[in-house]
Amino acid sequence: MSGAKARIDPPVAAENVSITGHSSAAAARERKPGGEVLKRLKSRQSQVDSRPVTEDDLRTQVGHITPEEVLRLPVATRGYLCKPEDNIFDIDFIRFKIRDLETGTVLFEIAKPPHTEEDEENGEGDMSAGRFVCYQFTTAFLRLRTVGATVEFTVGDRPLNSFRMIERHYFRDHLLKSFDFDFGFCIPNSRNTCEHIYEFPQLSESLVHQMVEHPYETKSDSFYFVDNRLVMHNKADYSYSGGRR
Ligand SMILES: CCCCCCCCCCCCCC(=O)O
Repeated sequence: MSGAKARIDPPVAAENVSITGHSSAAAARERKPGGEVLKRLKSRQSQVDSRPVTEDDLRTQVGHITPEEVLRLPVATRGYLCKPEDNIFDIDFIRFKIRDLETGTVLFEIAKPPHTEEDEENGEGDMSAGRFVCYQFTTAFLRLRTVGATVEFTVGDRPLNSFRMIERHYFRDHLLKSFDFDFGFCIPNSRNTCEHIYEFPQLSESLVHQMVEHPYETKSDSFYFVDNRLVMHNKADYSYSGGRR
């Protein structure tokens, strides 16, 4: 999630919750006591065209950027591939939680503070705010096998068809893993929750050592698509040195 990162609020009731994933398996859904649905998503195997593209190629091309194109980016982007105002669907991430799925331990949790008129007056209603996040994890995080990232988001007046996130994690010029999650359809003015299941890649000891020794050189690009059109792009940097630096 992007946005204000410093606050953890008590949980609120969700309305639609989903766990999706891909693979051939259908998305798992849990109906909660209040009638809410949690969709749990596994990453699907993306069809990849092996020809690399640069972010400059994509930025200067005519027409919108597609999932197939970002899957060809060999390195993390330096800039953003769309503008905040391209989020014409008013998708707003309001809560984010990461947990170890083997133990259930919550590793990180954040909620966006409610939007106030005062924020607007102070210019804090700026749509470009919060597209970048810096995570500080311990080295033990890299030994995890499966992590669940629960995201809660609201949608504006228009329906979302084929809402999809492609998230690519890199260390320096090396692609660690690309995740591809399909939220599917979201109704207008809904609040939705889904849990993305991240199956960690096998990392060699030497690579783990380098990632720990070089904080913030591990990066991710999160690309969000509606109907195969890029509408949001968020970025994150990661330290795995456990606050040592
Ligand atoms: C080490 C390679 C695989 C890493 C998987 C890390 C899973 C972390 C989930 C959190 C991603 C959040 C991205 C964001 O805030 O935009």
